[in-house]
Amino acid sequence: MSSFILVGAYILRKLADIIAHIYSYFFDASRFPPQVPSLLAGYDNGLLYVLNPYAFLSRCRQQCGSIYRVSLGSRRLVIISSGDDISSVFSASSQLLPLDALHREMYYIVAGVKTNYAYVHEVMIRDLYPLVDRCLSPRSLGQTTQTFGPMLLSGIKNFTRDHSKPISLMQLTNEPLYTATNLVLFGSTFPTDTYKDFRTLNKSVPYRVGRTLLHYWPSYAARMRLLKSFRDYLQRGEVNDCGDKFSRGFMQTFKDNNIQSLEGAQLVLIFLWALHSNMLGNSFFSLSFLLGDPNGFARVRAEIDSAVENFGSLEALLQAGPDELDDPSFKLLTSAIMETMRLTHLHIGIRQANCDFDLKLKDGKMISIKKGEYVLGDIHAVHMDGTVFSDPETFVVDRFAQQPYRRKHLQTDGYPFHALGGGRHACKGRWLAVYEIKVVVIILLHLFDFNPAEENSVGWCLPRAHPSSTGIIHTEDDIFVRLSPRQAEKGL
Ligand code: HEM
Repeated sequence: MSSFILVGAYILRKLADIIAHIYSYFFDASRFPPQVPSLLAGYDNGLLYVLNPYAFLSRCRQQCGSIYRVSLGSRRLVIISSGDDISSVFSASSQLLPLDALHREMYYIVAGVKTNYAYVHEVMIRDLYPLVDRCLSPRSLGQTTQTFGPMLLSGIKNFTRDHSKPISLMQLTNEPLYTATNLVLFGSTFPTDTYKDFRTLNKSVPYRVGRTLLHYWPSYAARMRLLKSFRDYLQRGEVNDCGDKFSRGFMQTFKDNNIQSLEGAQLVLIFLWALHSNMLGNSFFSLSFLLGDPNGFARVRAEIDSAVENFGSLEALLQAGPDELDDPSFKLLTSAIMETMRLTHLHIGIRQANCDFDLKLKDGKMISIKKGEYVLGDIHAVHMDGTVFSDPETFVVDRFAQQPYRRKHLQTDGYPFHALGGGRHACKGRWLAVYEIKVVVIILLHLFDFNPAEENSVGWCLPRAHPSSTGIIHTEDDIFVRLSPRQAEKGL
């Protein structure tokens, strides 16, 4: 079946290339933005996009330049792939270019939200977004994450007790992070046994976006179990650690809106997905890239060891909050995390025009956007621009460590870097994400030496990107490692 699809896709691709070639003779280069040719009223492009969005967009860009129109099935899109112009999309008014189409799609794909979308979305935007703004801003993040470091350390220690067996790097970098984050944000009554189901559901997202049935049943069953756990959590209605503003506010939102049933559980699941999907991916890839770059690994570890020494112990460092870790002494580590985001983030959320209007670009040029058209920022294209990022395909550990360090600023400021969005819809969890991934890498690099699980292996194989990845690179590959406690930590 899959070889039939691949042959079909190959033939379609060749046909699209031939048509594009013919089309270029009749192509009006003065028309702006140019239109990607299509053989079958956009359905050929739609199929090629679903099979490998990132290769398809790259071919279109070579053909048409950095801004172009393309039909994917019945959907008409304007694709923008230059840094300055993507910023214009970010700052466009939500009345003109709302994110609703994306939200509706993701709510359905992740949590099965159908008829009750408007209500669930309203609670999310009206009550939960402001809560995130209040509790995860640089000013209050320290209070929200007070117990995160020690909790994560204890989760990692539990997970790594048996050094005789190979360990999945995916699970090592994800499960303790997932669990500690949930406990810190939602309180100790939040179910702690949901990681495997969350992972199964998250793995199915690229297939669900492409409307492929692969992984459908296991992920459907996983979603049902997750919804049941979250419904039970809401029904218990108690947050034990009531000192925590976030968990109290979260539970209060459900009480105020009197939602405890399926809608409440769906809301928790969507929120959890927004919180974890990118962060877990980044945590796994940060470690993978570092393992693939022994020199970078050694330099980041030296930075961490020196910081641990300054704090007196790892435990003392983990008691410190995000403010203390937002410091030039972690410059290289922060750069490694941002570099991982640069390499693994594909494109930003799609927006759909509410009416006809002219989108003004940075150079003063206008694009006339028609009602119903979608606008998509191809951030991967920007992040792979060799005129801005030298050797763009390579993980360069200190790429963002060269400029002076500014606290409470992303180290990527000044670069065309869009992995965390921007403008009106900049990622609300960005400070939490950067802080927590830092803590994961600090603990793992300080405590362990990593060896490939295969004894005769000569090096590390980087995980391959799944061709249907959307948003962030997905991978089906894992890396298996043997951990050994470092000399100073033999007591582990
Ligand atoms: C590495 C981790 C993360 C990455 C790369 C990331 C990326 C993004 C991006 C690109 C957007 C903008 C989407 C758009 O404009 O279309 C966004 C929005 C958002 N992110 Fe994140 N995110 C991460 C972690 C988190 C975490 C930990 C949270 C915690 C709750 C979070 C909550 C949100 C929310 C609520 C929005 C919507 C903002 C709005 O529409 O006003 N994200 N994120």
